Amino acid sequence: MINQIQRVSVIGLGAIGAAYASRLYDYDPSCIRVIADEARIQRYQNHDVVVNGRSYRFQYVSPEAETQPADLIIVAVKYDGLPQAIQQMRGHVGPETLILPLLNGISSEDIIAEVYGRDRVLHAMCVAIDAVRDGRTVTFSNIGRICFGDAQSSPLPEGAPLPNAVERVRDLFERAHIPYEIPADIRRSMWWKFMINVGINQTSAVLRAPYGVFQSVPEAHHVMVSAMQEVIELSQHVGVHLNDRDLAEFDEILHAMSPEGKTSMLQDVEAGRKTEVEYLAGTVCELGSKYGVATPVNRMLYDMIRTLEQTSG
Ligand SMILES: NC(=O)C1=CN([C@@H]2O[C@H](COP(=O)(O)OP(=O)(O)OC[C@H]3O[C@@H](n4cnc5c(N)ncnc54)[C@H](OP(=O)(O)O)[C@@H]3O)[C@@H](O)[C@H]2O)C=CC1
Ligand SMILES: CC(C)(CO)C(=O)C(=O)O
Repeated sequence: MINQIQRVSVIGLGAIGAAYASRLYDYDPSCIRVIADEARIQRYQNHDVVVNGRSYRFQYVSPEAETQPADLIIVAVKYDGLPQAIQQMRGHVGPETLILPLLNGISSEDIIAEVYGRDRVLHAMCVAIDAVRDGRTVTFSNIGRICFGDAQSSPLPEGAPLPNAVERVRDLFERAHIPYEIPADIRRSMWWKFMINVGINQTSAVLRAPYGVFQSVPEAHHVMVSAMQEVIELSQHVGVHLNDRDLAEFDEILHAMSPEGKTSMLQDVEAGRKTEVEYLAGTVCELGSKYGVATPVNRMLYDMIRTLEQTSG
């Protein structure tokens, strides 16, 4: 018998956080709390969070409030909010608490593990969700799935039982009807998603291009693939070994996406928000220096997106 997850805290009620928080609330309103400072609570209470047309009144808990630890904390902030979120979730972390970060990139798990310890942090990412946020209104037509696993026991040998922490989260997602996938090799899956975000998020932000442009303009597709190839090369140095089949797998997904759909980074640039470029091109360039791999495409994307951050809005 597993120790069932009963209390979930979510920090970061944006496109991703609100989408999954709404599923948890629909399952059981009493199982979910949202961690937010007083200023955010005021804002959220003045303007209901609306997910796919339905208003949600979550239970908000300020970081200073005395509270019982959560069984699971879902972290759905962006990187610029992560250091503060890590401090503000402290009161929800008890001896048995698991932490599931949903941020893009391959860095958030390590950043959180440095503070709260590696054993409680699962690796996770969202795939195929098309959530868009406009203020406190979040809309999606596809909730996608959360891929997650325990990187410490990855790759999982065929037929091996799931690690207890993974099994507990799986059980929660089953009960709450949150689509999920538990890949045998979560580390490889994280790198695969990293490759995608490095390619399409960054080039879409620079070109201001929705998915349709990458489906129909060969030159745009070529720029995207050039950025991804630098990740493929780096992956050989960390034992992950991405290859051209991984590119082809993404192409199939790309062609099934709505031509008008936009990556989260394009949405950030259009809204004049800080992007996550340091954790995409920035990480690629850092790893390139470390392993002696040339990363000119990502260097260029880095400089262009940093320029956009300082000039658009
Ligand atoms: N959007 C998408 O389609 C996808 C996004 N992702 C990834 O998911 C992650 C989240 O992205 P997304 O949901 O789009 O981002 P959003 O900007 O929509 O949401 C982030 C939310 O975090 C909140 N926040 C920041 N700091 C704190 C804090 N200290 N306490 C409480 N709340 C805080 C912000 O609150 P406030 O609004 O009040 O400032 C904001 O609502 C990113 O890493 C992104 O790359 C992955 C796949 C798809
Ligand atoms: C894969 C993609 C492009 C869409 O879910 C994404 O992760 C993002 O927009 O950040």
